[in-house]
Amino acid sequence: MDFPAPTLTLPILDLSRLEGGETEAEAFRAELREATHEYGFFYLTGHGVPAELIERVMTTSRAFFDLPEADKMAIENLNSPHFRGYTRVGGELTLGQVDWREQIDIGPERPAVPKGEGVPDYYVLDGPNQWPAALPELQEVITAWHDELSTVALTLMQAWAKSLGADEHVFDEAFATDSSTLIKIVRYPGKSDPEPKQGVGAHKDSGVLTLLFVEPGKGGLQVEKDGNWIDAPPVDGAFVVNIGELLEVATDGYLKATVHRVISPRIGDDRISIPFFYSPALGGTIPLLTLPDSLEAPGITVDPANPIFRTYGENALKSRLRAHPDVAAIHHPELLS
Ligand SMILES: O=C(O)CCC(=O)C(=O)O
Ligand SMILES: [Fe+2]
Repeated sequence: MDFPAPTLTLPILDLSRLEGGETEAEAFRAELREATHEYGFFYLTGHGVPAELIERVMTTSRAFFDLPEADKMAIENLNSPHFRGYTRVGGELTLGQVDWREQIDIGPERPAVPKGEGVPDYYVLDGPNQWPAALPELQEVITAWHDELSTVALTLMQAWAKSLGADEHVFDEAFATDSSTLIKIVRYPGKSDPEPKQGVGAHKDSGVLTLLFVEPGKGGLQVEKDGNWIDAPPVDGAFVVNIGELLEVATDGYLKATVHRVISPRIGDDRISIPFFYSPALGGTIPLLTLPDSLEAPGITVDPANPIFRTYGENALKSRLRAHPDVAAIHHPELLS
């Protein structure tokens, strides 16, 4: 047959092909480029993140959500000028609508930056995390997760660079000394039956790329494709990878930051997921690539309701203020104009 059947599921890519000799590596890079041009999303296997670590992260995440309410509320995000810590169910907005999920937000462990003249607003995002006193292993396991996933993310960036005709290391500097990572541990409680409920509303991710690990067996993630939703249930041992707005910027729209959302599980079920968002330093930008003539870049998405800022801190602050206006109202009313 000349024409393949329409793909109703996201492509599955095997990162270990990069180590399989030049032909395999080249084939991987071509698939990577095509998958993220067409869908902006794919499953990643062969990533080398140990199964035991994945298991520990999942078990510890579940233990976090099982803590008494008081232990979680002790590290509520409303305490944090840096948008870190625990957000109770219903404490977050997407598209102005309440998301039905609870979560902890964990970023790089840094001292807070005093506000002042000449200090960009986005430095409010720097600061210490709030770790749960009742679950000390969370910090240890998340630190290991951070290090493993940062390596995978940089490997992907190098593969993208090469696949787009640029030097393999063109992106390295943006991440080498001072990358910004954000790890969310999210739980979607069962909500409605049979009417679906917004777990997280339709959005694009604001950074460069996202590595998402979803609890096995738990569907609900949907990815927009040509005006339809594709279901993206977890694939055994694989990460879901997607492009953020800054990689769309870097490629002038050749790689797409794709809209996605999560539908809540039914009553009686729940779903844990752990997105890892990878980006340059707050004040950093990502290099703009010059694509080969064979690849036509359509330009970045222009949406007055969602301007894309090239400096990561500005783009990140945009999405934090949108999702957590209650945190901003307490700590940064001047930013809520
Ligand atoms: O939980 C998921 O599967 C996706 C979450 C997500 O898209 C996000 O937090 O940006
Ligand atoms: Fe997302």
